[in-house]
Amino acid sequence: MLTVDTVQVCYGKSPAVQDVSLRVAPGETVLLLGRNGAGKSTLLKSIMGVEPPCSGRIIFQDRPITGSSPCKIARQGICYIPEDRQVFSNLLVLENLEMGMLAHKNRLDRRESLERVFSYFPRLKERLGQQAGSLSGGEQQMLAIARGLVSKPQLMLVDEPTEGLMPILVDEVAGILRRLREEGVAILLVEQNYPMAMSLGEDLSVYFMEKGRILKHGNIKEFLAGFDDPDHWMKM
Ligand SMILES: Nc1ncnc2c1ncn2[C@@H]1O[C@H](COP(=O)(O)OP(=O)(O)OP(=O)(O)O)[C@@H](O)[C@H]1O
Repeated sequence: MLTVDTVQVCYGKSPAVQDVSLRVAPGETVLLLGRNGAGKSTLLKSIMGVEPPCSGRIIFQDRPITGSSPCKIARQGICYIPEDRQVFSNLLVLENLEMGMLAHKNRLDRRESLERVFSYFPRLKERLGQQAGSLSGGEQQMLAIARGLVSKPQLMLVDEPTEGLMPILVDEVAGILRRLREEGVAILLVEQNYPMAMSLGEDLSVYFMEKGRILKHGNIKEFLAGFDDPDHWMKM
């Protein structure tokens, strides 16, 4: 479904992502691990067209999307949920969700999308008329995911969705990601909380990035079993 082929992304002259290749199959959840500054967010941004690659190719459903605009890429079925929960604080919750549905052609489409999202996030339904900026941090994170989901994506790029959340909300996010997976939505997930990632499935494919490159690729269970203390290793 998604092929990233020897992609390089630069900020000015410094490469933040170098020679990165990876694949996500339809309905698959793929995990991107790596320490701070490894280039994970930059890679997601390059797939979404926010930071276009300076070389390499990105192919989504057999079509090249390298260098396409974020709008065009979104219309093809990819959504991006950035790590800093960029909700529109001055807009209402409903208005935020409507921003995710701009490509929907008719009212029925919109209503169906909203109903689906409310089945994932019942609490948001109770807060539709509330300003997004007045939601709690956890609720804003849910809104950010919900706004991606209303666009009916086939692939979600999700950047550290559990960062700063308390354990009960981490479990909730994990539950949402598991359900998305069951429903056949492909996910490329950046997540430092590897026990949470393990809870998504022991067969998860994982790519480990360091200094802009993919250093290792494998199955998460085997991958983490190779380390006596993954916590220490992640922080090194
Ligand atoms: N807008 C930018 N301009 C210049 N350099 C940037 C920019 N954004 C990121 N970088 C640099 O690119 C490198 C990769 O950053 P990136 O945010 O992709 O890493 P990351 O693996 O997602 O890290 P984290 O886990 O801390 O979010 C870092 O050295 C960072 O300082």
